[in-house]
Amino acid sequence: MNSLVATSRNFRQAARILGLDSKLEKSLLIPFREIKVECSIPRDDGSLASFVGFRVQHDNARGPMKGGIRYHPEVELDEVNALAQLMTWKTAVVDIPYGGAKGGIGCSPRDLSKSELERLTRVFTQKIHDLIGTHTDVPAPDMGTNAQTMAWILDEYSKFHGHSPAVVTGKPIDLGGSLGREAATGRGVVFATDALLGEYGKSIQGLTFAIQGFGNVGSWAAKLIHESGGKIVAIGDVSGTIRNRNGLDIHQLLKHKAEGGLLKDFTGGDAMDPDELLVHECDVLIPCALGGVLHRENAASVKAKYIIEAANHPTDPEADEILSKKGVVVLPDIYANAGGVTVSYFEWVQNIQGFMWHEEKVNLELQRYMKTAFRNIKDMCISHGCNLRMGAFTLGVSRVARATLLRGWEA
Ligand SMILES: NC(=O)C1=CN([C@@H]2O[C@H](COP(=O)(O)OP(=O)(O)OC[C@H]3O[C@@H](n4cnc5c(N)ncnc54)[C@H](O)[C@@H]3O)[C@@H](O)[C@H]2O)C=CC1
Ligand SMILES: O=C(O)CCC(=O)C(=O)O
Repeated sequence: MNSLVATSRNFRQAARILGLDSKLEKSLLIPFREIKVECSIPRDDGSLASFVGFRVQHDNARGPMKGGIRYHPEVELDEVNALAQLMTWKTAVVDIPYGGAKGGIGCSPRDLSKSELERLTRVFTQKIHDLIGTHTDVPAPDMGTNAQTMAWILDEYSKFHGHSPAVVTGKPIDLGGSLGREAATGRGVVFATDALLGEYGKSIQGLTFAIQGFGNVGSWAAKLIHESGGKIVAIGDVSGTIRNRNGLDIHQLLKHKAEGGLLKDFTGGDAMDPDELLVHECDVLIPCALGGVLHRENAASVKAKYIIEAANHPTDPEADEILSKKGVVVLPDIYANAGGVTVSYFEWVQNIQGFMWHEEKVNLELQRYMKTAFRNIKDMCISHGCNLRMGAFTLGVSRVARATLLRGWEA
């Protein structure tokens, strides 16, 4: 199912549960602004390459719009729109003073050199610099981008507007990035997993995990789960998928990757069919890569009892229904992966205050926000008799709706 159709369907269901006025519902759904820009750069060999870049600013009722920038060949407007909408509900779920946005460029970063990526990022920034800003829209990393990408955006933006560290988050520490931001999404996933398992009298220790994706989110989630005594029995990335029924040694896998090895070549596990990963025997499945990977064709075969949505919208609504009938508990993306944007908020606050926090403070505050949000979601589930996805959606949508109504409509 198209990601925008899927996300809007979840939103509409939440609006119905909340009894939102239909005009307010329509206004919350339509994005504030959609930006589409052409980005042409000279390749290293002198030839011209053209790409399309997007920034969708979905809603700003609760504060500046906030969300990552993705570099991936499948980036297109509907997808960016869906991801921007998810950011609006996500920032409200964890109750940080932001709205939602998302951006991206349709490109394959692995096929571009570092200097080509720098030129592309700078051209994209030149095209959107007037529409982003510390108090309007604050980008961050997502799939295919990282702290270096944010450093280029900061530098290019600052040429037009003066030194502006708070215009992006997820920056290198030397440019005003926050300690703990790089690990934050994965760490938040682990706090969220702990909160969910605690409800069932379980803990990470001794459970088995399958993880799709070993980039920023997947590698940090895997490391922290491994260190908490969880057994990661299968893990995959774009290069391939490996398994080990006794548990993969994640520290050795990280070392292998840091030395330039491909995940698929790690000798501490056996190669397996990547399509089998999502239906592998395990207690907890954590998708940490692309959206839409759980759908009506594979949902019935999922063996995990819990799914933690570290990726954005990995489960399509048809799969949601199938999983729910099977009794699989799904912890939704707008809560499970909110650790990244929460620490982005701490980074922004530190930049504005000009005062750097200790990493322990960042991690403790992150844990507090994740715990509070989980309790708030559970309260919504109890009040409305709904599952965790609708608990999170009704929580996020109700907060944005209240802010919108309080601000009023007068022109
Ligand atoms: N970076 C962040 O702070 C946040 C990221 N997310 C979401 O988490 C997910 C992952 O993001 P990052 O880790 O930042 O991206 P990344 O670019 O660092 O890593 C992506 C990973 O997915 C793997 N991958 C790509 N295509 C795949 C395929 N077809 N099959 C299996 N693996 C595949 C890549 O090999 C890589 O290991 C995305 O859905 C993103 O939107 C959500 C919240 C915050
Ligand atoms: O850190 C941020 O501002 C946004 C991270 C993001 O793109 C996401 O949560 O999906």
